[in-house]
Amino acid sequence: MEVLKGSSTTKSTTHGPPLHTHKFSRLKFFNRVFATVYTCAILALLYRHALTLLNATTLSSFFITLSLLTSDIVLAFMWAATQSCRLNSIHRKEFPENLKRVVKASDFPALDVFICTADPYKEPPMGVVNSALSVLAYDYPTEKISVYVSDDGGSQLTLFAVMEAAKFAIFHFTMYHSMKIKVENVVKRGKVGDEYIIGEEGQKAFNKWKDSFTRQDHPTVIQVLLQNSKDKDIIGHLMPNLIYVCRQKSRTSPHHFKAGALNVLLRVSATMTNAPIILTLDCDVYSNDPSTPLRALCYLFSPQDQSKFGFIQFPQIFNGINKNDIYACEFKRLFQINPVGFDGLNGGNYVGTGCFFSRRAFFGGPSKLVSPEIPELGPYNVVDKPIQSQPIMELAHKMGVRYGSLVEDSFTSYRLHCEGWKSIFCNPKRPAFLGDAPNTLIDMLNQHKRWAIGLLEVVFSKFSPLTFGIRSMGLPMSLAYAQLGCWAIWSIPITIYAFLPQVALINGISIFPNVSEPRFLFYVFLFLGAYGQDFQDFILSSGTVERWWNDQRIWMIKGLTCYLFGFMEFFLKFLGISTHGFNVTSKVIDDKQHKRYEQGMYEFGVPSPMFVPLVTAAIINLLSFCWGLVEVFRGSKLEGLFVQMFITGFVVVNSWPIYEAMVLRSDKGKIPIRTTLISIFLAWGLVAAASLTLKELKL
Ligand SMILES: O=c1ccn([C@@H]2O[C@H](COP(=O)(O)OP(=O)(O)O[C@H]3O[C@H](CO)[C@@H](O)[C@H](O)[C@H]3O)[C@@H](O)[C@H]2O)c(=O)[nH]1
Ligand SMILES: [Mn+2]
Repeated sequence: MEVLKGSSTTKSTTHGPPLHTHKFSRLKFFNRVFATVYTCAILALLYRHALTLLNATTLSSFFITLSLLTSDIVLAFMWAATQSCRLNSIHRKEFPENLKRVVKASDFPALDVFICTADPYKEPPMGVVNSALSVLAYDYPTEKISVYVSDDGGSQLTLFAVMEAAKFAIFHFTMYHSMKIKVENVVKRGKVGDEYIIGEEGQKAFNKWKDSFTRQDHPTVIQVLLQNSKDKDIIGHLMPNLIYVCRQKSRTSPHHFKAGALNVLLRVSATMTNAPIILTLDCDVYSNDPSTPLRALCYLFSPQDQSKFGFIQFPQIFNGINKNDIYACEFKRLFQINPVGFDGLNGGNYVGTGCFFSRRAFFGGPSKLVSPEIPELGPYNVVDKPIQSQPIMELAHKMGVRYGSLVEDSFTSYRLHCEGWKSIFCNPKRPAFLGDAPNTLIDMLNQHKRWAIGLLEVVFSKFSPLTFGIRSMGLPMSLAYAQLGCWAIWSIPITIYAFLPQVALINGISIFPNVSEPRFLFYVFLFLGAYGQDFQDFILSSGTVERWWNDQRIWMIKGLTCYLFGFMEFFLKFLGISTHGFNVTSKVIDDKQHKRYEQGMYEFGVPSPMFVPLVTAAIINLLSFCWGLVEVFRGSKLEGLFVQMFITGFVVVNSWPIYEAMVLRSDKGKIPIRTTLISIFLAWGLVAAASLTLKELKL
């Protein structure tokens, strides 16, 4: 193996040209120096808080300092954990064009593609068709590709759509339009009419949807729609395999949502094709570059690397986001910035879709193969005669995609890294996949609430990154997972900073240092340092200033909504008081809503309790900012209240879309009047309560 020294390293195979290179970020050194200085500032601040706490003379001042200390400890922890993603950022490049010079195409490994869908109404079957067709068109030996569609919605509409996709694949583009109309008509009717069912095989499959067949209770349906040993397209080329799988479900046994679906596909595919490489895709994602499998093979198939890498993750990149990405759905930090940091440690993290796995990774660590109960399900079994027996489908095993968290992707990724697998974050210029992001505020908040809960489930499990993780992978990598896992705790400082300085300001109580004190500079440095570095990361990852601004706004909004509610719901479940499931994000959007989204307007049309703290905070901030301005005009000296005025002003500027939706708009996306009234009442209650308790501290 040839390793070129210097800032960039090129790996070549023993005899052939290089398949990939990498370069460490030039900011690595700067980031480390900055982290050291910033850490000193944080420690000094926390020390001051601790001193003030010890010297507190009244209960109110004790409570205020304790709140600030708690907030700043959480912020400091999250900041420190994020640093692990800045320690060793790495950028990679692949040379797929060299692959064919190293291995013959006929020697490429087989590829099993898993596509998950769960609801034909929230996830239109044409989306599933488009995902499947996009991978059937991969620039890869067709007879080596097998596409498995998992239908957790147990819907004949999805089976029909995938059947039509199979026909289309044979006859090609002349049929696309007529197929689309047919599928959409059938979905509208909610049933596959007899006139659409062709042949005995088709009839047999659809006959399974009897009256007793419900979404939560039904037998397994497996339908091979294209078979590479039999089917050819009209020009005579071999076709890939296309298989529809709807796993058995019953109300009495848990089905583990998407993780369960993927494990069933792991087993079914093991008995039918058992390809050594697996690509997992969601039905809201399609391939945007037919050469992507070759890129993944540059790592998975290079003779030097192949036993090391468990998976190759491509970033989630989205279609149809509005110009300034008002809901920050691009989620650059999660999908583009932090993975570069993970990759420089043990490897990019798995994010649920657009990821090529070595099948072996689902069967124990790199040096410890854990065999399944039935040898035919093992990663190296060569399938000569496909088997389809029920016991095999039902067999659960300890391997595969991990159960126990609503974010099966992060949890599995984390466990694989703990087992010793390395991985790659592969981010080519032309996006390998494009997907759908939520287009309304409430969809985004519900999605992030599910993530926040699922991530807490990992942090509070016996596999917590802060205990088990540190022992298995060392500190930097486990901190990287800890910051991901602990998103929800951001709700603590964000909620405190959204209300405490404001009610104190209204009461004329100063809780931060005076502008003339040297301590004031600490605050300036800490704020500008954190925000500046975030801005830098965002812009360097091809972001725009407007998108960054919306991104930081959404971070604050999430702190008062989905993180706060996720945090509470998680603890209710922890105490056994409630349960939560995987709420599939809707991929359908109403025309008027879509128009408003395109115009960059926030959507509050569907009422939600999550909006209440958000609107309450917007009202209190406006009140206290106005109070501050009035005091300035009356000639009061506000030196001691400057920091509070700044925070309040900053929140007011960020809350503009909320004020607009509360009073200036009349469309259906405005804030429901009930939400506004409840929030006004709560804001009034909070201010009144604060005035009573803070009386003793008044200037
Ligand atoms: O019981 C279920 C629930 C969901 N899904 C599928 O899971 C995928 C993701 O669901 P979606 O509603 O699109 O959720 P997102 O929040 O957009 O998904 C992100 O977060 C999930 C974890 O919460 C990951 O699984 C996804 O890959 C990741 O893109 C979709 O293909 C669904 O069809 C199932 O197969 N079975
Ligand atoms: Mn999705």
